[in-house]
Amino acid sequence: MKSSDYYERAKMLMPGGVSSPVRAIRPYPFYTTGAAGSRLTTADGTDLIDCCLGFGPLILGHAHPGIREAIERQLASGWLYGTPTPLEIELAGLIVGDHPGLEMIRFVSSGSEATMSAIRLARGYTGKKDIVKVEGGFHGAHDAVLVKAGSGATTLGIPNSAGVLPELVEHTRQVPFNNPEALETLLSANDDIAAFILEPVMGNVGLILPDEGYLAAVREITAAHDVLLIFDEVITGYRVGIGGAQAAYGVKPDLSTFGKIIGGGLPIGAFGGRREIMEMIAPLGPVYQAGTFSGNPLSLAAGIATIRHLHAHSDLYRRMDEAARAIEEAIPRSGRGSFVRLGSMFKHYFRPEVPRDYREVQECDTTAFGKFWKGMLDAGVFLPASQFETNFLSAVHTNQDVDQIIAAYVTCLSE
Ligand SMILES: Cc1ncc(COP(=O)(O)O)c(C=O)c1O
Ligand SMILES: N[C@H](C=O)CCC(=O)O
Repeated sequence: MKSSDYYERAKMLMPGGVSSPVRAIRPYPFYTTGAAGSRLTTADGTDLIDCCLGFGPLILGHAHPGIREAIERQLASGWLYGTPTPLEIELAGLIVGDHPGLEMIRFVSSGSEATMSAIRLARGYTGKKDIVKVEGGFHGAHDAVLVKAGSGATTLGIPNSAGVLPELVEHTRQVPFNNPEALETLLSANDDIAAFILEPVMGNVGLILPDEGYLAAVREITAAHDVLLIFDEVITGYRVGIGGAQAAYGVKPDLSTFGKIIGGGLPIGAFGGRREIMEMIAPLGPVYQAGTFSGNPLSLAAGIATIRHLHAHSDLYRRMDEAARAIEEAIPRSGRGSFVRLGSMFKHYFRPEVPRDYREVQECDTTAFGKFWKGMLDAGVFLPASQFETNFLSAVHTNQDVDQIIAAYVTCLSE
């Protein structure tokens, strides 16, 4: 069967024929039948260089032999126990050891669950009601954060989801990214704010980097107002380097959330922070949080293998950086577009200048992006299908892949 045939069947069974809206490519998505290294194979017999990488987790590419071996080894010993495991101690030790802002961590099953739990914990710890998020920030698909949310919510024009009670999101305040003054004004006017949650590097409106000093400024402002600072490192954790954005920018949040890379491509999430805050969680404290699949042994085994591999081969970050820089340097500068990059994350915007916040990113020409995206796909390069998602390289993209990506960019941007 071809992708179009699969889609005909899928759309009768699943809304939009997909399991997550960002996959609903028009007129129909391609269906993937296999993957290895930097490449996906589709039901239509095409071979694509993958710059989506499962929306970020696959920093070591598809079906990495070391990760596969770790999963297979764990499979042979069972895959769900409903008890604590030595594996979770090992992964907790690695992640806590790598991140300046962590003393304790709790594993969950997705990034959404991690941010939902971190927000509940912040409210439970501070006894305050409101939270502040950044316009265009995406923290998963739970009620409190589906307000001016990035990612698929912005792509589909539903940043404020139907079905979310207004009385619930009235406790979610918004500020623009890269605007410490707006945060200061908001916190000065409201003493019922539990936490400020942000992606330290925005990865769900394309890619928006923090201005120099912005993250240090939000650290100072939140501390001065007794508001917890939550870094959502679901994308940036182990992507911008070991230690995530908090190590890269030298700013220590009170709580951090993780997902994606820490599970090596299997479902996972985690949240962690200062001991005194984390000890508020059940069974030690009154903030309830639980999950049948939390600390799933397969995800833990894949996560440990991934993080150990990254530790053992720290030159991978330099090599990914060089590969992405080669793309950046080769992109034609047309005046119609702009390009931004951080390590192995990169994005071309159809806007003359790189956006600094959600308002600016919405000025991008999404029609031009759509044509460009299709051209890239036809040239054998799969980018996430939205102006509002970021692109990734993995450690296994080859020089030949990079040359093909560059050639595709040059052709598609000159058309
Ligand atoms: C920054 C950020 N936070 C949270 C999430 C939610 O993670 P998950 O999709 O694993 O629920 C995502 C991605 O979806 C994300 O990019
Ligand atoms: N942008 C999202 C996460 O980073 C994409 C994942 C999804 O919503 O399926």
